[in-house]
Amino acid sequence: MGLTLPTPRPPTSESSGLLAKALPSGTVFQYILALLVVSFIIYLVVGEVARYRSRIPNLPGPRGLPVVGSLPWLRGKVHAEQYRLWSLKYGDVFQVQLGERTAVIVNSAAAARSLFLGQREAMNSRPLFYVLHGKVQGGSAVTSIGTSPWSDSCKKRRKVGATAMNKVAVDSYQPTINAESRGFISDLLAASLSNEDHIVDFRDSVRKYAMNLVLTLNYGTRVENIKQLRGDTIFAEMVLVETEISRFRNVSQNYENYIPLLRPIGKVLSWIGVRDDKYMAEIGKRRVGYHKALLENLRSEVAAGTDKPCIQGNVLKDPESKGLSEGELLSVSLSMMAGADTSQPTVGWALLLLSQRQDLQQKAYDAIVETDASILSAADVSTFKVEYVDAFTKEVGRYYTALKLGLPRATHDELEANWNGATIPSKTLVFLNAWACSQDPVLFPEPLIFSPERWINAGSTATTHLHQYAFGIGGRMCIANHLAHKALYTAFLHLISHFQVLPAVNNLNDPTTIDPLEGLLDKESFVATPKTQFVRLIPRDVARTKSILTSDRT
Ligand code: HEM
Repeated sequence: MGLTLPTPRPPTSESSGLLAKALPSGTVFQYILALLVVSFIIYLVVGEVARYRSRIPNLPGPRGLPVVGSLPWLRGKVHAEQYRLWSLKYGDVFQVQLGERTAVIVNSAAAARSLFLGQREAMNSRPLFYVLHGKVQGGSAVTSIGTSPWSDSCKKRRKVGATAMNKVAVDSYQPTINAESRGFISDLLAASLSNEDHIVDFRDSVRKYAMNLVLTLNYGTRVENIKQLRGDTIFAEMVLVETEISRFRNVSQNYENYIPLLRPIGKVLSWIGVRDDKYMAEIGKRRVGYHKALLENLRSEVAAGTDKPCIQGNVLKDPESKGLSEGELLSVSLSMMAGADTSQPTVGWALLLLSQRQDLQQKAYDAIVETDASILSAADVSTFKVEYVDAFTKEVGRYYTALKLGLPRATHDELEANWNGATIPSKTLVFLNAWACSQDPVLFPEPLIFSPERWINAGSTATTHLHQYAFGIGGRMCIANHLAHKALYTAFLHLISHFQVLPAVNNLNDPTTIDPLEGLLDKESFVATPKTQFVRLIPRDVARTKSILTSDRT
């Protein structure tokens, strides 16, 4: 006789009663739900107490909501502009709660000077962020200078970078700057002549120019042609990785930086495959990967004696001289590439502005001719001093302020800062609102008017303080400000000498294209990239332009 299993019986009212007794207040699901609700309420209460306690006494600012703080009021807006508007209500320096993190925003030129120059040491650090430092870099100590808290190592790395890019050093790079600027003109000419309307998508040419300057200075290498920026090359990898890094560095979005509750949720989403958390770490590793490949390449060139003078080469040849570890050397390289990312939008904005403002373009062209007509056919232009173009370069920097909130700053690990009776504790997140400072009417009367003349005609008192806030201020100001200014100035001189810039057909009647706020590609991105990338470039004299392009690179 075979063994038979008892046939399962449907639950009777008697058995379900037993189950009900075992779970007196509902199903397991209800239990979990109740637990979650209670935990959430506890989280809200604890978080709200912490948020309340983290507010800085005597410093005004909006209170915001539990958990999210003032983030909902910033969503979809240009944060720097929203902060500028809030400063009209709360004062030059106020606090805001970004999720559960308190940030201090500095919104006027006078306040910026008082805090970043007057209390330089206390304001000298940089904050750590969950997404960039934690997820992308996986907690590694190797981070760029601009994202490093203040320390002896940071001081050392900053010194190496700053020395390599001080005024004297930048003067010695003029042959490179001129050659790369000619490369830029060459790319634009090819693009212009490639179609009968002379419409140019300037994005790749601008990117190549910005990248080549930092690649040459740091590694003694360069991108030869636009094709290398796409497809299967190390440079294409660089473009992709740096674009992603810039997205993860964006401290206006990436809400996990501010709302800890999102972190476990993100992990669960990643676990069930809705998003890919590993991607951030992978991008971090790929960034280190391409830098290592470039360094290896340079190492072989140094060994073969075929290297060109550059920052990393100097250290490789004399490792003791700079006292930098391999990680610190990598940090300097990461900083240089991040800098290239910032130069690009400024050139883009200038092209768009010139296209719609023929009056400015004519003034700049006339100024070049009046200064020295030989500039028009000179291969090297950076040493000519055309005051109007120099002022135009500064005004583009002010008017468009590429990093509207600078790079996030923090108070020193052990020092407090003071503002109007309020004590800003150590390790507090601080933003220099470079956009608001550049719009400060005390320093820049009629700030909404684009006026290069303000940099030329300013009275002596104003000139003393006329500062380019686009590069930040104080002990962590951009170390490449001379280089960036010289590179932009040279490119603009070449550009205006060789092309007439006109709007592309689709931008003809769209003034928002050149508006520093309305013309943004992404209002919440921390790098102010223009949404349009097309202009018409009519060569003034093709033969003359070709004649400067045949000069050899130095
Ligand atoms: C138009 C181009 C550029 C603009 C508008 C710009 C702007 C800035 C700003 C606003 C800061 C933060 C300053 C502060 O916190 O006060 C900064 C920092 C920095 N910039 Fe630039 N930058 C540009 C180009 C470059 C380039 C080409 C490089 C590298 C070759 C570079 C390297 C750095 C570094 C290393 C820092 C960090 C300094 C520190 O934290 O101590 N920048 N830049």
